Amino acid sequence: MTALSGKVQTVLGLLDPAQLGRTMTHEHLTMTFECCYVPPPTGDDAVSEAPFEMRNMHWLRQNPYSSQENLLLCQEIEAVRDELQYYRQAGGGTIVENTTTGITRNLPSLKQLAKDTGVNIIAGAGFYVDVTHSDETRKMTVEKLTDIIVSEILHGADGTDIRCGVIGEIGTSWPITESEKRVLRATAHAQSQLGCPVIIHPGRHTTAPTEVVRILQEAGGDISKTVMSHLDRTIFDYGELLEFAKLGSYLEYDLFGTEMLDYPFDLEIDMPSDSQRVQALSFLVKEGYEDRIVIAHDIHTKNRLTKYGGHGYSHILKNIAPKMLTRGISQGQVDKILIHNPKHWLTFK
Ligand SMILES: CCC(=O)NCCS(=O)(=O)O
Repeated sequence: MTALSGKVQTVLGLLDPAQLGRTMTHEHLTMTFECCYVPPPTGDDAVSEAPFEMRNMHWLRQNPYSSQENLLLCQEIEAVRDELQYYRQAGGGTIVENTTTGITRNLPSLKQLAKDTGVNIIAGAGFYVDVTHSDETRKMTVEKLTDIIVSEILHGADGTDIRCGVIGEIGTSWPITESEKRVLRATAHAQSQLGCPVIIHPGRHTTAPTEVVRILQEAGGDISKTVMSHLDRTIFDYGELLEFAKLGSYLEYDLFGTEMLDYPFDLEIDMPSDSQRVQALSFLVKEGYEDRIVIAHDIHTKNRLTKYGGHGYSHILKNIAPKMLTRGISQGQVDKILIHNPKHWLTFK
């Protein structure tokens, strides 16, 4: 038991879990993603550097990581504020903001957005993938990393007194690097001290989520309070999905709104459509996992904002939840996925 037990921690302070409402468990409101720039396809240099115009928007949807400007979501605070107001009107209550060290977390901006819009915002502690680890981070022991993560939750992060309410997204690559393994062990140690929620970004390989769970478990982590993100681009075979689900983590489909032909981080992967994501949710519900599913959009580039013709943070509430009802998922099950499961995950033990 700690002073946080039974509560959720937002950037504005502690909250009764019953006040969360509909929750997107994996979004970014301000961040940079330059670490993951991908050179444009041959012949597309000009469009990749062109200003944002309506005629370039389809190209950006297909090549979101090949425009340097598109990777600077941090420049869109005003647009994000408008989006959050719309999210509230659409019935949204809470957003878990997964930006960790390495992709430019901005806690004062998150606090201001929460004050301005009334949306509960929960910030993430810890470190993103290895390519963003500083030399200093790479040299840290598990004990030092644990102290940092615990402090970000108990005292505040980035030199502020603004406290994180979840560990993650903790970044892992494939194969998982030594530095990432130390961060995972520190995550498990911090979680066992604090009883807090954890969220993981797995590498792009079907066995990556299982390997992360193994490392967390060995270090004393609580898998039942851990979300495995990005399953929509990681595990495609339903048999493998069920094997992973048996390990007991929350199962997150969080790329709703992302539809692209060539997934540049792994051209072997066919990014599913939103309809295929809903089919996967329907399958998991039928298999009895309605208490373990959470969903989100993971907005991390500018083109996905409504300002630029994108789907915005309300796409799930406006379009996906109604679609779920037409595919064998009941209103009660939708409410579990959007309200009850996030609430249980986010509440400190
Ligand atoms: C920082 C946002 C993030 O990591 N999103 C995941 C993108 S992908 O690995 O699923 O392509």
